[in-house]
Amino acid sequence: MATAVPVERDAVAGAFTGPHHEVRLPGVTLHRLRPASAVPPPGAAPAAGPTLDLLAAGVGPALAAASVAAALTAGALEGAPYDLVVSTGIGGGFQPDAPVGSLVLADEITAADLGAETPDGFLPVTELGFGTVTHRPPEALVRELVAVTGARAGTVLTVSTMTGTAERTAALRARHPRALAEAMEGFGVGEAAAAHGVPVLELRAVSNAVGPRDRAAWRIGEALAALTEGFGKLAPVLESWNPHEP
Ligand SMILES: O=C(O)c1cccc(C(=O)CC[C@H]2O[C@@H](n3cnc4c(=O)[nH]cnc43)[C@H](O)[C@@H]2O)c1
Repeated sequence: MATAVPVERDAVAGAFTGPHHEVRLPGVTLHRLRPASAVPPPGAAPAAGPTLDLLAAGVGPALAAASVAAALTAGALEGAPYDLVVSTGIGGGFQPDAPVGSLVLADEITAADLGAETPDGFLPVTELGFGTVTHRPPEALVRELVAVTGARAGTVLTVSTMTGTAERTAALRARHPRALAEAMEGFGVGEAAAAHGVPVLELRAVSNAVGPRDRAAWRIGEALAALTEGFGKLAPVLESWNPHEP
């Protein structure tokens, strides 16, 4: 699970009661957790079970992609490839659909500013003949997680520049009518996951409205608490998830 900054990583870690330790790798440090279901009772032999790694991967799509790719490569080389990557943290919510304090789970992770501006408007890189601008998390898993967390499902945009004006907000909404939230890492994390053939999720806790920048109005504590609570509900589903499901 990859957040941008350590305080977000610690909010996710707050949902897990088992022991954890640091794993230092070239370019990245993981916080490795054993979920509660895998922690043996005192005196019992260690149980086999899933391992969850948390990572403060950095702000922005490029650093997040580089950090997650380092972790994925290390796992693959150790013969312990990951089954799933989760991009998570706080994010901006498009109003009124994603209020502050709510959770948004991406059914599409879309790079909103990867392309070219033209006098006739924005062209995504796909229309220039390159790459992709969207990653799609596993549908059945998204449905199940929405049911247990109460998160709203929709598009989460990845931007390199945080939206800070009403004009930019309106332009994003016009181009992405299904967008519920924006953040700065999801698409980069999705690119790293796709390069390794690993599915990706993005879960955001809304700390602020997308719109004219008003940093004083951000409710970071509320969003981090929502993240901890959301992961408490999501963890058992992820632990029992079969990666071969659609
Ligand atoms: O100042 C703090 O205490 C603090 C604590 C936790 C996180 C932060 C961040 O600034 C995290 C940056 C991270 O948040 C995402 N984010 C949040 N709101 C938006 C938005 O409106 N548009 C785009 N991204 C947003 C983003 O993923 C950043 O990486 C500060």
